[in-house]
Amino acid sequence: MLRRLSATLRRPLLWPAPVAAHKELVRCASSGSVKVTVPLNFWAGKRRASQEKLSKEKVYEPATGQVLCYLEPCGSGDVDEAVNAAKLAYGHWSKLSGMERARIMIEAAHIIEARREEIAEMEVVNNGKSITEARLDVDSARLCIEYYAGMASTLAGQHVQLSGGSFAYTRREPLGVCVGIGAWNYPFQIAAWKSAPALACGNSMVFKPSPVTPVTAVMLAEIYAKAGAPDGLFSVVQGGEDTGTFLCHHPDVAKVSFTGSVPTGKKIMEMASKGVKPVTLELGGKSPLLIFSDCDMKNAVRGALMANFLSQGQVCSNGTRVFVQKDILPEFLEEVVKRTQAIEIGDPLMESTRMGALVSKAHLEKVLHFVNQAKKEGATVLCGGELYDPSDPKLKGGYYMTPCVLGNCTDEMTCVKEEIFGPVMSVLSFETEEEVLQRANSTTLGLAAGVFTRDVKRAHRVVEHLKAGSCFINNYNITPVEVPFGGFKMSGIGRENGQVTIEYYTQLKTVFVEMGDVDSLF
Ligand SMILES: NC(=O)c1ccc[n+]([C@@H]2O[C@H](COP(=O)([O-])OP(=O)(O)OC[C@H]3O[C@@H](n4cnc5c(N)ncnc54)[C@H](O)[C@@H]3O)[C@@H](O)[C@H]2O)c1
Repeated sequence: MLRRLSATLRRPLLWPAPVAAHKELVRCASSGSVKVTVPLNFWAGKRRASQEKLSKEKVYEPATGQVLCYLEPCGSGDVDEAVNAAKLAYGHWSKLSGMERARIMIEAAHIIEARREEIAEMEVVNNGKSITEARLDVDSARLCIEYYAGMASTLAGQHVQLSGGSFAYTRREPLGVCVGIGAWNYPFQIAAWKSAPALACGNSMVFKPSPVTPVTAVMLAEIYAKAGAPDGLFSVVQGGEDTGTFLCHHPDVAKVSFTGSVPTGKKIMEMASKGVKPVTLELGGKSPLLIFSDCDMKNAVRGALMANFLSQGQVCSNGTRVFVQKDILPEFLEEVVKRTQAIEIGDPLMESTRMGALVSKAHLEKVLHFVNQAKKEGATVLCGGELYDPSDPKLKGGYYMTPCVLGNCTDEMTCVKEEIFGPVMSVLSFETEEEVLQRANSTTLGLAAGVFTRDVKRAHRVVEHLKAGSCFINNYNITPVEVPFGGFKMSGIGRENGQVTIEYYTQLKTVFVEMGDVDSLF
């Protein structure tokens, strides 16, 4: 029997949201039953409507195609207000000790844990991914906040002894008001992955979610506020390109952390360069997965599915170029196709669903176009790649497709060269290690890569040569918050998660201390 998730909502919430917001948001009986009417901007301590009355945009529920809410984009005046509030908050927050900041962040993590189901359901309603995955995303957000809370009190400089008893020391100082700009595939998680290290280091943040998925970032803002963060510490402004542009150009913004496509990433870098602002760029990928004939076939197939079909294939690090050694290709294809055809598609709020809806109608059409193009260029559709028509009448307007495996692919095909960002796996065959490494690296992108082999020496030799920021040996697409994540080449600059991210949200001040007289040349 399928268990409807709405049952979980009837359990008492440990920490209910403020009454007004709570009533509006939490009534998720099933897909198609939610309408969000509360304002989605948040700054200076509360939800706010935009002051500028720019034309509203429809936001859809991917599972049903129904309008979920209307997005009010923020204009420059709204952005000014949010940045000013963040500036004020920064003045207070940056003076707290790491322990004091950590206490508030840990409280936020507790609240996320208590509201896990509610946040996950809203993520599903707005993004279309399965509830099983959405819960893991909420967990990842919470873990990230816990991880950086733990690190907040460890930020320290260095002491350097100089001659004559003089010395120097370094201080790791926050940057100021940081901007976060997010993509639509992991709306809540991206907001947490950016805000957690930023806040731990003493910064404040103004976050702009994707206009396609505006609903859950503002829940995070409420949670930080409820946990005791000063008003303005984490704000949310809604909108698209224009709002993002106002943020990037704002003179009081010290840094921009961006997650999204390569073309937008280039624009962000260009805008930030006008103010010589540092950027973190988490961009797209077209990652290779190398499967050698000495692999554990069962795990290699599982890995290939994880590398392609999470979040309806809308994952930046997906290993969509699956290179399989020639002698095991038939066996691999048989198994991978069988398991792909068994993926349960449907209402993303159902426990049994493993693949929900793609994020928008336009995106679904784009992905299907890639499949058609692949056929024209000579690839063979081994399964899927078609519109999926759910039997449930309320899902008829949703954006579903069957997960696709493409065989007979070659390196020159569009499906092998371009990021599709949908549930489409391109399978290629190879003969030698040297050959596959050369082909795997033959791309301007370098976000992730994976290798399946039982030969431990080969595994390490291969990852040494792969030009990618995150490499997986005998697994794929796991992102523990303790380890850095980010890309080589055009897949990005900087890292998220792990200790190193502290360096991307702080600046180093060096202090020289003279213990003797000034040795003047004049
Ligand atoms: N590397 C990573 O960690 C990672 C994670 C998730 C998604 N992605 C990438 O994101 C892409 C999909 O997301 P998307 O379609 O939302 O990307 P996108 O580049 O279209 O948009 C990303 C964000 O940038 C904003 N934006 C657009 N133009 C802007 C401008 N001129 N100035 C400021 N902001 C602007 C959008 O409103 C949105 O919030 C894929 O390429 C995917 O690989 C990367």
